[in-house]
Amino acid sequence: MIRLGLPKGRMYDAVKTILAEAGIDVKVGSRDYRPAISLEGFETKILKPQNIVEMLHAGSRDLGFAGADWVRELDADLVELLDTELDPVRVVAAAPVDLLEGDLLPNRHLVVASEYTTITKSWIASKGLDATFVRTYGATEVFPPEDADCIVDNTATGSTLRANNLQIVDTLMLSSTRLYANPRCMDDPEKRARIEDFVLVVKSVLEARQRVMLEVNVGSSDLERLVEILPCMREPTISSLHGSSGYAVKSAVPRKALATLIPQIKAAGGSDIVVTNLAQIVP
Ligand SMILES: Nc1ncnc2c1ncn2[C@@H]1O[C@H](COP(=O)(O)OP(=O)(O)OP(=O)(O)O)[C@@H](O)[C@H]1O
Ligand SMILES: O=P(O)(O)OC[C@H]1O[C@H](OP(=O)(O)OP(=O)(O)O)[C@H](O)[C@@H]1O
Repeated sequence: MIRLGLPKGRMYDAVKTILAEAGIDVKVGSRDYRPAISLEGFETKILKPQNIVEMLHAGSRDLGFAGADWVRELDADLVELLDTELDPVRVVAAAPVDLLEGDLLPNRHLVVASEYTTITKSWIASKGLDATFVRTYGATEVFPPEDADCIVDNTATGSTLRANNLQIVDTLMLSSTRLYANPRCMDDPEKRARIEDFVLVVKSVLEARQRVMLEVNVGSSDLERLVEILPCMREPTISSLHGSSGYAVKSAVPRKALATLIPQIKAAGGSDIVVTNLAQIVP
């Protein structure tokens, strides 16, 4: 049995959607933290991501989704299997604009508040700051200026920092939702094989989100010119149109390239362009 940890809180919906797109159904009642998962040999529990990290480290869970920030914070010895790149945040140090001398913290004793004890203490040491650490339990941005001089917290859009008149003075790390395993279960060949299969299907969904299927018709004389500009996974598929009137060219192209690619395809003689979403890609 693979013991999978699903993250309770803000990461949950995105993880559940990835699993659903991979054909893995997670059925959960409103206060039920032990959902049924439609994957043979897997059992799941919904836990705060911070606890998933601890349980993977302790070995009572095999596999789980969590933020990279808490893996660093809890100094957990885990195997990172994949980065979903979802919920991207920066862990930053920030201080009230009025406190700063230029863009720098003043050279005096500082009180630094954060939920991240290890990360913050190691930042204080690496910068050689004369500082006292205060542990927070959320709402960290409200501490300055009365209850702290500086904070270390995560930021996504930056709106909480702005609303509290805080300016970033340093970036300590980047974090996102990632899939981790406890290293011991990767030494068990049976568990490892199941986990690798799980990673393969989750990756196939993430890969498919990055690409779209592009189909385009082109006359014989423009075929080579078109193929030259068309990105693809290996080579584009080329089929003859009925009556030898040209070719249909098909390729899985990066979604990001579409906006520049479509005008280029038109300029290269392509027409009847059809773009469709993909569900899964397994290389
Ligand atoms: N604004 C945000 N956008 C995206 N991810 C975030 C954001 N804030 C925190 N995270 C990430 O979410 C993870 C923590 O998830 P959790 O659900 O516990 O969030 P939380 O908002 O801190 O929870 P709570 O509301 O219980 O305090 C961390 O890895 C963190 O980096
Ligand atoms: O850069 P932003 O988009 O504003 O997001 C960052 C904020 O979001 C999270 O707070 P949350 O709402 O979870 O409250 P908390 O601080 O009490 O955990 C995080 O701790 C930051 O405060």
